[in-house]
Amino acid sequence: MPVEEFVAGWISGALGLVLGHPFDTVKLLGFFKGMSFPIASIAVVNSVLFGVYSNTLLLLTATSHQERRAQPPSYTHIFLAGCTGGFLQAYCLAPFDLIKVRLQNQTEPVAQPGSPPPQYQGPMHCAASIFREEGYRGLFRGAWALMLRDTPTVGIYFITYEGLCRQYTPEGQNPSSATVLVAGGFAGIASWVAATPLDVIKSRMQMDGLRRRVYQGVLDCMMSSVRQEGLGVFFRGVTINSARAFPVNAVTFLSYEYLLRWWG
Ligand SMILES: C[N+](C)(C)CCCC[C@H](N)C(=O)O
Repeated sequence: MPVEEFVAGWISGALGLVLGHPFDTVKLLGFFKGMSFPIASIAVVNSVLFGVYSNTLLLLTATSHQERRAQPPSYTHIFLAGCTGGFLQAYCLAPFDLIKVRLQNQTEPVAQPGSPPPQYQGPMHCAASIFREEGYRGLFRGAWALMLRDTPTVGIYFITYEGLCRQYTPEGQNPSSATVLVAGGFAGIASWVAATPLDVIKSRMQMDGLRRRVYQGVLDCMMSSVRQEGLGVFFRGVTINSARAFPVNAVTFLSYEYLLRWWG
């Protein structure tokens, strides 16, 4: 199994994240100190995303990353490989994402004298507390919503990227840096716009379980959110998600493409 794609995904994910970090922190108006935890987690997750995508495409089309410029795979194959990558990365992402959401939602970033300390002191402490209080399965709270969010939207991610690259690149050639940046940026936006409704639901389910359980499942969470807040609830955060998605994914795809060309 070719491993370059895993390594390229690893590095490019970390680079993209450095750019996205400020946006991520504003997103929930929370506080997420330190970048080592997000860098480590996105590196693992992005490596699974790109590694699985590329290797699924290899299985489906029998062409390696290098051969794909000369023999472009069909959009159906790209979509299926993307969905597979999205599905598996969601599983790896679930515990990291849960920890991120729980930490971002802590309201007391600075301890006031006399006030109780924040519930979670950092990522490791958060993981240990969830494990202790909510069990192993607690670490995967919201994972189902995350898989529903990422399976089709990672398909959309790669279709948009490939589609735009092909549109602006002469046949058989590698796309230029500018094309990769723009196609990567728009791939990020398209997939995040599509992912936002389930992203809202996912985060609510991840916060659930801290106090008494409110939601019965994904559908129940959707229904009660719509009932209380209207359909607009599904677009909450779509602007900030898109603003973050462009630079993050432009840099992710640029570094991914260049690392593979460099090694290839
Ligand atoms: C599928 N979904 C849109 C959720 C994410 C796809 C892009 C992944 C990238 N690491 C990022 O964080 O933007």
